Formats: sequence, structure tokens, C-alpha cells
Amino acid sequence: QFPRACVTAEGLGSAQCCPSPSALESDPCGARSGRGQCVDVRADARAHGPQYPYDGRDDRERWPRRFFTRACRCSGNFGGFDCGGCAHGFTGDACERRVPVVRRNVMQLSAEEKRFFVNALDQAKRTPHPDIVIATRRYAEILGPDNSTTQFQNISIYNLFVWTHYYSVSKTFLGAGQDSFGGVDFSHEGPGFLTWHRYHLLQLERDMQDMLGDPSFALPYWDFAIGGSECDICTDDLMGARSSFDISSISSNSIFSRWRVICESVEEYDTLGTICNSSESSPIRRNPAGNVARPMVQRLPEPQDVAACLELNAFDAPPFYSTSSDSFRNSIEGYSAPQGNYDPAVRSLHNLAHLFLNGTGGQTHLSPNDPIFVLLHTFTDAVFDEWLRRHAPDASVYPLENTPIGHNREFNMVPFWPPVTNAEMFVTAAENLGYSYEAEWPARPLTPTQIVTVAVVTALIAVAIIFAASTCVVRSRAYRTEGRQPLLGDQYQRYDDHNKTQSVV
Ligand SMILES: O=C(O)c1cc2cc(O)c(O)cc2[nH]1
Ligand SMILES: [Cu+2]
Repeated sequence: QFPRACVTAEGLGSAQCCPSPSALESDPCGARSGRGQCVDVRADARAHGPQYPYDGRDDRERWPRRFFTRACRCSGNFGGFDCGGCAHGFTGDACERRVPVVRRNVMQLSAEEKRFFVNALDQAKRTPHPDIVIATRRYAEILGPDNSTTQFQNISIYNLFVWTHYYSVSKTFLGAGQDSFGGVDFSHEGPGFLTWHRYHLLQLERDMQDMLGDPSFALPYWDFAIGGSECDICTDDLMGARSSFDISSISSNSIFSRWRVICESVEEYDTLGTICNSSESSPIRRNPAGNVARPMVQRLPEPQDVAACLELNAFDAPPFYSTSSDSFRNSIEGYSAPQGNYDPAVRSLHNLAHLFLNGTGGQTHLSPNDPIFVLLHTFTDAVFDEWLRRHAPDASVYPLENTPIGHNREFNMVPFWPPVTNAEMFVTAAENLGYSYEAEWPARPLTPTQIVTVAVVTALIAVAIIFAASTCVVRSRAYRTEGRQPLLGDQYQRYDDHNKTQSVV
């Protein structure tokens, strides 16, 4: 994805993408007013893991340098591909004013807020992106036959969100007649899973803010860790109920029954070496809890699964892949159990929520076509943010090298523009990224040490109470025994006193 202003044959030839924020004058990146500067794009050259064995065969290696080597870097609170906009959470001519962007539980929105959100998504599905276009061919074929046209297309704001995900997971084309290579994923099965999806949501949220003219617009989230086999957001006031006529379709009362998916012809792209374009095809398919062949994915994650993964101390662990154990990232992504142990049969948390949907939302090349993707991923990002908050990690906790290609700390996330590294998203949202979550987290489960401590303290207290009570009983018995053998004089004295009191009354 690149700015429309950059994808002319001339622009690609120069390998520079530094547009001017004002259409009236040439002022790359708004440098004259101090908004930003046109700089060389740095791309990570450190070793990646063994999963990807090629070099130079894929446009996404050392992203985005195959296409452009110079881009805008914005100063202060300025932002955007030409520095004509503001960083997230800022507004005003000089981007000097903070605006709160608070992501809330979608189930707690009022009826009017729900309607507004659904309509805003539908507007994003229909509104062409004002600035960004998508490549529909690999770089080798990006110029048209006359060498003056280029293979890019306009796309709607929401479909761009779908396309970026597809592009990041697509296979490497190795040539006509050869199988494409599928052991590559620039946004899943590695530490970049959380940072990539965080930026993906930020881009959609920002595009929708601009579309709505409201810099405080916030995407809500779906707390999918509610257990059971009910999709609580699958109602016609939110993501659409089940159709009464087709178990895998959305009810015609929901606007989402009219949505059509993009990027469906994945076999064609992989055999011909083409790329998904903005053409829409069939409706969204969804059949929550309906995968009869896989009982394991018929129930949503449990609240304690979230509590358990938040307890994991290590952000990620070698080999920084979908096989990692004791990795917070692999647990929330859902390839290992919430407690951290890797088991190839397990699907938990984020992955389980995808597979539970059993349809468009459960296939990586298509999943964002179902708008539930947005809410599923804001929740995943909320858990990531809570982990960052509790564990306060240093930047060095994110691995610098030997992760699967695309996932090293300084790698520019594919295919975002302007370039943004995984490291830039490995920070707490409220303080650094201009948005926050309104969320409550399930109580932390006790550790074995804490359980033993509580048991010992409880036992000691019980012993103390029993000891005190038995001492009292023994003493009062002794007292009463003494009282039954009084001195004779004493006894008459007490009897007298009693009578006196009575006579006064
Ligand atoms: O099989 C999985 O675990 C699985 C499916 C799926 C779909 C998707 O869109 C994701 O982002 C992840 C994912 N994992
Ligand atoms: Cu996902």
C-alpha cells in the first residue's frame, strides 16, 4: 500500500515517496513548516529464522525498499504519509491538542452507539481511501506494457484493512509452474503478531476518524473470553445474527449480510503470481460453534485463560515461532496453552476465537472480511496492553534477530506505509500511542507458592482460634467449679445482696 501520489512510473523510478502536504506548492513532507523530512528508509538486515530459506525472491523482504528507499519522517506530533496530519490522539492545526480515544466493550455501548459504530463500518466499506492505493502485481510486473502506466488500484477504507492482512500472509511466488512457498507469514506465528495487528487497527481507526471528521472516534472491543458456545455479539444490532434460512449466513436484517468479500481467489493469485485486488465476490460466511468436525473449537476461551496468559513473564521465547513455550505472545496468539506449554493440538485465545467463527473469519487470507475481526483484535490488543502495563518490559525484551522473517524488532511491518517498525508498537498505548482501553481484568489465579502460603496462614489462624477458645472453656470451667464450693459466709452474703436489689425494685 502506497500513497497514490507516489505510484507513477516516474515516482517508482525515483524510489522516493515524499509527497507535499499542500497541493499548491512543492514542499516534500512539509519540511518548510517543520512538519517532517524526507529521509532514507532504514530496513532491518539482521538474520531471520530458518523458516524462510530464500533471498531476494519476495517483494516483502527488507520492506519497503524494493519499492521505495526514501520516505517522510514526521516531527513531534505530526503524522501521515506527507506529515500533513497528526499523530494518533492529537488534533489542531499544529497538532497541539490531545484528544481522548477510548476503546470500550462493545456490549456496553448504548443502542445509539452500537448503531453509530455499525454504520461507520459500513461507510468505511463503501468509501474509497482518499490517499492510499494497492499494488495488484508483484514489483517485477508493476509497470504496464508501455512502461508508463503502473498496476495499482483504488480501494475502500475497509477493504484496504482486509487487503493489508492478505498481503502480509500471502505465499512467496517462486515462478510459473512452481508451487508458491507458504512457510512465510509477516503478521502471525512470531513476536510481530501483536505489534503488527496493533498497527493494523490503528490505521483503520485513523482512517475512520478522518472519514467521520471525529479525531476521538474509537474502535470498540469484543471480550471473547466468555466461555460457552454463544456468540454474544452476533445480533442484528451488532455484527449480525444467524440467518434463519442458511446456518452459515448472516441475517438479512443486518447490513453485514450485504457485504461482499475480497481476496477470495487465493489459488489463482498463488499459481499465476498475481495479487488480490479490490474486486468483491461472495457474502461473508459464519457459523459460530458449528464446526462439527472439530469439537475443540466449538467453545470460546474462558476468562481464566486471559488471567493465565497475563501471568507469563516472558514476552516471547526461542524459536519465536508458533512452537514456542512459555511465551506470552504464543499464548495470547493461541498456538500454546494459556499457561504457556506448547501443544500442537491446542488452539486457545485469539486463534480459538477465529476458529470458533467457522467461516470467513477463520481463514487467514480472508478473516478481516468479517467485521468481527476488528472487535476480536481490539480485545487481543487490550490483553497485550495490559501485559505491557503489568510487566513494564524494556525494549530489549522484544527479540532483535533470528525471528521468522518480518518479526525482528527493527523490521518495517509489511505492507504499511509510511514505514513503521515492530519496536514502535512495543509500548503502552495510553502514554505513547494516543489511545486507551476501558477494561476490567479477571482476578489473577494464585500461584502454587501463594496457595501454600494462604493454606499455612489459614491453618495457623485456625489453630490460634481453637487454642484461644479451648483456653477460655477450660478457664470458665475452672471458675464455675470454684464457684460451686464457696465459703459458707460468702454464700449468705450474696443471697442477702440479691434480696436487697429485689426490694429496691
Ligand atoms: O488455525 C488457526 O489457528 C488460525 C486460523 C486463523 C485465522 C486468522 O485470520 C488468524 O488471524 C489466525 C488464525 N489462526
Ligand atoms: Cu487474528
